Amino acid sequence: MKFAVVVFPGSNCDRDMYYAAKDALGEEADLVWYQEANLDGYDAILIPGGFSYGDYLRSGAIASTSDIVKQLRTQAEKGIPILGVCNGFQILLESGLLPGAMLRNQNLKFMCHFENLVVENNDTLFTSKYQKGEVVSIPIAHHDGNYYCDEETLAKLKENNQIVFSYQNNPNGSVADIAGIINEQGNVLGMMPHPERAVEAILNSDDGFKLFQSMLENWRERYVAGA
Ligand SMILES: NC(=O)CC[C@H](N)C(=O)O
Repeated sequence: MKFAVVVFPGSNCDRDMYYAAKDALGEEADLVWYQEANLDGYDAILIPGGFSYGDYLRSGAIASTSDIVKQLRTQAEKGIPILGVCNGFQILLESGLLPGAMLRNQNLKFMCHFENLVVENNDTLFTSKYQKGEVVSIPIAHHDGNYYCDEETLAKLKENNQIVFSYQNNPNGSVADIAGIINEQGNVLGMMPHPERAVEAILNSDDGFKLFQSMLENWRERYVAGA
């Protein structure tokens, strides 16, 4: 399986994401600079965390105007899995690839610590290795992680089972304790917590590893004969 890790100016979790795919999972991965990237031929696209364009205007807003977003749209329509973590999630929201927006954390502080998440939906290509209702420990690191959407959107998210992860103890004020959502098609996941920082026990938790394993297993089932 071949992963693209899209790097923007100000990305700072790109190496962690690369490590998760390449070293922890043992699959192929490329770091691709947003201006030069050709996303054709990749089996999955990872948009890492960080501070693209210094979080100016709004987190993810400037990155969402770059040309690569057109490619993300095309790949998303083709059904290619796209995972956006933290700033990657913010970019997906600002691009309209996922519904809603991020507000500043309710306590107005940057927070960096482990949180317990509840796996609300394990019937996705990103979460099939988890149990429904499983509680996992994954770190957060953000100041704009307070997920907001209007009531109509929230009702739709609930109805379609698009809330994939929620916080057990909501740290940032997110509507409905939302930590991660998926698109209707089921191939674009955005989440604020960082699974790529929890792929080995030495990192205090390997609870994020199953997310990458789920992606691999799903890809094998679909594309590798006899898998
Ligand atoms: N770790 C990150 O991706 C940081 C996300 C974002 N720039 C924020 O602080 O809200």
